[in-house]
Amino acid sequence: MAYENIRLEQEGAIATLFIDRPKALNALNTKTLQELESALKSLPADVRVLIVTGGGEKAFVAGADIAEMAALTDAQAQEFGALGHRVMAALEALPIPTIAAVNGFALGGGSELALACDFIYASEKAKLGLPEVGLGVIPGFGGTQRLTRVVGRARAKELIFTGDRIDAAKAKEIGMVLEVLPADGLLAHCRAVAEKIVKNSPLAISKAKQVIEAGADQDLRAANDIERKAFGDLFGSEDQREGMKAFLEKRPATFTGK
Ligand SMILES: C/C=C/C(=O)SCCNC(=O)CCNC(=O)[C@H](O)C(C)(C)COP(=O)(O)OP(=O)(O)OC[C@H]1O[C@@H](n2cnc3c(N)ncnc32)[C@H](O)[C@@H]1OP(=O)(O)O
Repeated sequence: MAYENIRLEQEGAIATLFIDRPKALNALNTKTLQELESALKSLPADVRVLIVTGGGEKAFVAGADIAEMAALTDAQAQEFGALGHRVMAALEALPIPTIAAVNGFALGGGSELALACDFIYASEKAKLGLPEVGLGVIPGFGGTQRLTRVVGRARAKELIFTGDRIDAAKAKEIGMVLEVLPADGLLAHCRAVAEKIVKNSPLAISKAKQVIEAGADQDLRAANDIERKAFGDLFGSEDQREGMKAFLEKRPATFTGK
């Protein structure tokens, strides 16, 4: 399907989703969010890792579209926020790993989009932050919650209350970003990680993601119960039989995801 503000490129089992509206530094307006929602719902079934990045040289995503938001009534803002939340939740709920490749400004909704991915790699040029309070609002696409779960309450409050823009090294120091890469090596690094992932069992990866997410909001005992059941459930799958047989036969496994 052809989109105006996003672009999906697929190479084998790895797809890269570009937010591609460089004239507005990839800001998320309603149209872009709707296109994202549609693309996430209709990802080709053979995609096994999704990389999310920004088109153009300067930005990952410079936030929700301020020009559009400026005129919203409170009812319209509720709808806009709900659309943003649906997109972030759809991204988070994908059964495949998602990697944010933060190639430039990731502010407000841009940081929120990155935080909805499984993990974030950033280029040396990246600037991250949640500057919404400087616009008289708060993060509205899940940032108050997802950032807090990643960096802890005090750091999240510091970033959100000050609206500070932090560089990639600082974002790594506080645990928001996993690695900082030279700008021209960012996508190659993400693809190399994705290549490693696609060698493993898609079924097991999807289950691991589901268990990590489901357990995150539970106490340890309940979370471990979720893991125990999921571990057992994988036995008897083609991937489990193939993975263990291949090990015993000293050959690489060929997984089908079944
Ligand atoms: C629920 C979520 C809420 C939110 O996300 S609230 C928004 C949070 N984000 C921000 O507050 C960041 C806003 N943008 C900026 O502060 C600056 O941009 C940058 C620091 C990222 C870059 O500055 P520079 O290099 O000087 O570029 P430039 O001329 O400001 O931007 C180029 C064009 O991009 C448009 N643009 C940038 N960010 C947004 C945005 N978030 N919403 C709408 N448009 C945006 C500008 O206006 C301009 O456009 P033109 O060339 O027509 O003047």
